[in-house]
Amino acid sequence: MEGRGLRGGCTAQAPLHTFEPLQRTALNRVFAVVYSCAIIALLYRHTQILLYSTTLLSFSMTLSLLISDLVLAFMWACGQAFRMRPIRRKEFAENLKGIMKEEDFPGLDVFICTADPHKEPPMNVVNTALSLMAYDYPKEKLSVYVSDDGGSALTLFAFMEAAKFACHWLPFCREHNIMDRSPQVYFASNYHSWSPEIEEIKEIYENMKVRVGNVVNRGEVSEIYINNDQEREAFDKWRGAFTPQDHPTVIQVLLDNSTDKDITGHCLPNLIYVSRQKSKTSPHHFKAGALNVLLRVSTIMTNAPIFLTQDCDMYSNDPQTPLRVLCYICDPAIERTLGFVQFPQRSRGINRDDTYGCEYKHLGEIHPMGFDGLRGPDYCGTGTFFLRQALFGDPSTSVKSEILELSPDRIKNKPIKSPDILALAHHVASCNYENQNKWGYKMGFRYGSLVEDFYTGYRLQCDGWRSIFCNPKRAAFLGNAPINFVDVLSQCKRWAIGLLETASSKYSPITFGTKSMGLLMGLGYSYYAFWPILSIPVTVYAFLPQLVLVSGVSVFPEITEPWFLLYLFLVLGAYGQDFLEYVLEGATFRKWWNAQRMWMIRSLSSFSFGTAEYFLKSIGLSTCGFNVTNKVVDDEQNKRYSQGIFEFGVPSPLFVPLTMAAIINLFSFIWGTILVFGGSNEEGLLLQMLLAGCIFVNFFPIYEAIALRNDKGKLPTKITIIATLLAGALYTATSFIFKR
Ligand SMILES: O=c1ccn([C@@H]2O[C@H](COP(=O)(O)OP(=O)(O)O[C@H]3O[C@H](CO)[C@@H](O)[C@H](O)[C@H]3O)[C@@H](O)[C@H]2O)c(=O)[nH]1
Ligand SMILES: [Mn+2]
Repeated sequence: MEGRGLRGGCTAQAPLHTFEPLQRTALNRVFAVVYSCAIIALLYRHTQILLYSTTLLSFSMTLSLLISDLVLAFMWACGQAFRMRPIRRKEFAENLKGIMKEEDFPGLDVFICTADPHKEPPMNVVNTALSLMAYDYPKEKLSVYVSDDGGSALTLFAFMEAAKFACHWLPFCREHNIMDRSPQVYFASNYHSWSPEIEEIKEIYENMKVRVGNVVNRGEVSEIYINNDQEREAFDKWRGAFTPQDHPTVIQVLLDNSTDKDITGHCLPNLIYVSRQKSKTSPHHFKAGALNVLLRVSTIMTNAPIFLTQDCDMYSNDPQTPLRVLCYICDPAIERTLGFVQFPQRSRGINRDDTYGCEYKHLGEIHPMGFDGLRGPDYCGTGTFFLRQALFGDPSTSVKSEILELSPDRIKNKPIKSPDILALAHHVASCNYENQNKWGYKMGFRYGSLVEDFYTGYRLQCDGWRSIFCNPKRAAFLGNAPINFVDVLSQCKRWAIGLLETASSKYSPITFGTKSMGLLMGLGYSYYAFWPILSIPVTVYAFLPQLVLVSGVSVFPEITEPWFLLYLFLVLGAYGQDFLEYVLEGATFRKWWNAQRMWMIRSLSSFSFGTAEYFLKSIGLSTCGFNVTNKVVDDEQNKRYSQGIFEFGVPSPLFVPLTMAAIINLFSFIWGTILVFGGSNEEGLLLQMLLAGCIFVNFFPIYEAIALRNDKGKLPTKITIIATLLAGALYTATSFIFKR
């Protein structure tokens, strides 16, 4: 891409984009050296103790700590990849006109995935689609494809309504040049002044909402909502043995840009509904499978050189976004190896302090900037503009598809509604089409991991494609973060399984990745692939020192030993650096605090369960699916969330380790305080007591949920009982072992 010295694209007078290295880079590097020495010293200490341990008991305790610290050290080393060359980019879309005219803009296909009309309300999906259809982009070059894995007539109905509403909405957005092009967001905001025109369009929108709402509530499209034979024919496909898991392909062209016009006579973008064939006997590969179907169908129908993948909840927050992308893609100076441009996944509706750490500052912003200075960020599933070519082979050799029409180079020459195009589109959307061919393995979105986004981006980069992180001030897209605790933990558990699938595949980042992309990129990807093994050290540190504390056994150095300072440096250094990175990227102390708490919670709960499920799956004892994240919660839950109160409510096993840790740390903290300050001269226990104290402070919401709350979101008594029994059993076992 840019040469080492050259910091901007295109001509120097009117650059399309520039970048600058982050200022903290030099400090990061120095700190990395110092911190490495400290880690080596710690490992040396563990090894010494291990070698001189006299009993099996102290040997196994030291071994647990050594393994834990090795895992932490490994993760720390991997994480340094992001700190070695972070950069920040800027685009100048206004300079685009200097190099190209609007007529020369490349075509843009937009893919929106939805999978469940109950967890992902059709009206929200429609809003996402409308916001993208209203992009400031030549409409004759824009096509929006909706993939409905829920195979739901309700979603199709909502989109038929959306197609009609688009005739009003798109010209309205253009004439008033509004920024919020999701109607739901626009009408909910009170920035715009009142006018009869706004009232009128609002009424059309509300009518549509009522109609869709009625249909969704009834659960079927009844006769009165069907306007003509064409629509009837479409809904007839749902008759008979049609189920979400077993049904033929449905492709419905709802808007065709060669014929359909809006109310002002301007062209409308294509809008195409696709529900791929499903059969209980063929694997459908979840979202990756859905994206591959859209990739093929769109190659047949419109074949735009660029496509955008979007989750159904991520609406556009800035109509100029595609122009930013063109700044990179159309820059003649940019290397031919550019595969995709990634925007961060931002969420709205997160409460003030981000109780569940769902902003994922590191994952979504800090780390991608780090990757960007190397070979580019990973793919995060949504907000990503791909060059179609990138999914058809590596930069130097393209993979030939089974049929001639499936080539990114083919010139599109037939209308999308022509019978042979539609027949071909149905053919490539069928289950059998993929059987035993290259899709998902050599081309398209890659199969084999529940985090298809991470895995696909990783494989593309291994193949030699580069990527770019585009992070404008005004978020390009906004979506929902889960705001229910159990949803947050389950989502993370699914990620953990998918990440371990990547880590253990023959394409593991630590081996294959480092070989194909160099050490730093390999380490960066390993950081995530191995993320779930954080469950090992966090579990050990949440239980072991606390359990043995009660028997007066010390595992950390005494306050008078120099090693004590080493521990202090390691802990404060890691937390301090993490904190600084957070605030430098604009977060508050409270947000950071919640994020570090969630780090602990995720590791203890989601990652442990995810790791366990992954192993059960690898020995064939269970299967793991893609449980779609819930995007609706009831008002009461919403209210508690906005007050920052943790939502338990359901008796999920995911809460058990957390509750156990809460009980044990509280008990040991009290016990430790008595031992340390009770005059029994137990300074060796001070660090253990402090550790229990820190976890106690962190877990305050859990104590509240156990004992101090009465609302529906409190911790179910069943979980408290199970956790208490298990904690009791652990204490009994420990005191039995350490009987002196
Ligand atoms: O069989 C499926 C399952 C899911 N989806 C769609 O995939 C998207 C993401 O699903 P969601 O339940 O929201 O998962 P999250 O964990 O919130 O998503 C994150 O993690 C996923 C990988 O696990 C990525 O695909 C997403 O882009 C990323 O936002 C949604 O639009 C779904 O409709 C499908 O199309 N088919
Ligand atoms: Mn999501």
